[in-house]
Amino acid sequence: MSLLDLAPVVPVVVIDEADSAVPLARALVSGGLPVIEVTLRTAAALEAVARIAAEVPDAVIGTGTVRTPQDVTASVGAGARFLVSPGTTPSLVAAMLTSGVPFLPGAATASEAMALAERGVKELKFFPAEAAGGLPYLKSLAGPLPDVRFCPTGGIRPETAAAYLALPNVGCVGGTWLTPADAVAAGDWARVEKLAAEAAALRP
Ligand SMILES: O=C(O)C(=O)C[C@H](O)[C@H](O)COP(=O)(O)O
Repeated sequence: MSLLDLAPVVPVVVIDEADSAVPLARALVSGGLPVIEVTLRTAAALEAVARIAAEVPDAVIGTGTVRTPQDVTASVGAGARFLVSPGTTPSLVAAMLTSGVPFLPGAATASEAMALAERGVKELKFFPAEAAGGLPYLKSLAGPLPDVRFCPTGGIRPETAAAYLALPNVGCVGGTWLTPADAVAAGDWARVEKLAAEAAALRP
């Protein structure tokens, strides 16, 4: 099964404290969202991925903000089972293709999507979704690029997620709203689980 079809929403999480990683992942999985993207934006990110990989077997843990071949190697070494990038460079996609794990390279235009499709990569992150044109933009791509599917991410909210999920070229959506910074800082895992459960219900 494709990465895009495992869950309707992929939580994009920023982890400052590695000690938060396991309870946070457990809350998301309990809420019904097993696919979790930890962004490589913090010093604790790789340690967080390693702990989740070791201690939360029901989570499908991956990394986001993957920008270089080094990020690919470090992610897989830490236990990432998928990779997500905000955009695509030739060296990055080459590293992703040899990584051995599924990946969603970022694309925001028809040309970027076509360049990736030419290399056989047809499941992409559409980033930054809202700023790049949102729903009408993705709808416009579905006609000429019917074989390319997206995980739109960037500016998606609980109120707008369902409309994205209804598009034929959208498999899932990504977003940070499942793990509000104040809830994570306070260790309010019940709130995270509730937000995850609401998001999981978007696709019965
Ligand atoms: O970190 C990454 O890998 C990114 O490319 C950016 C994130 O996908 C967006 O920052 C999502 O954030 P929201 O718009 O708050 O949902």
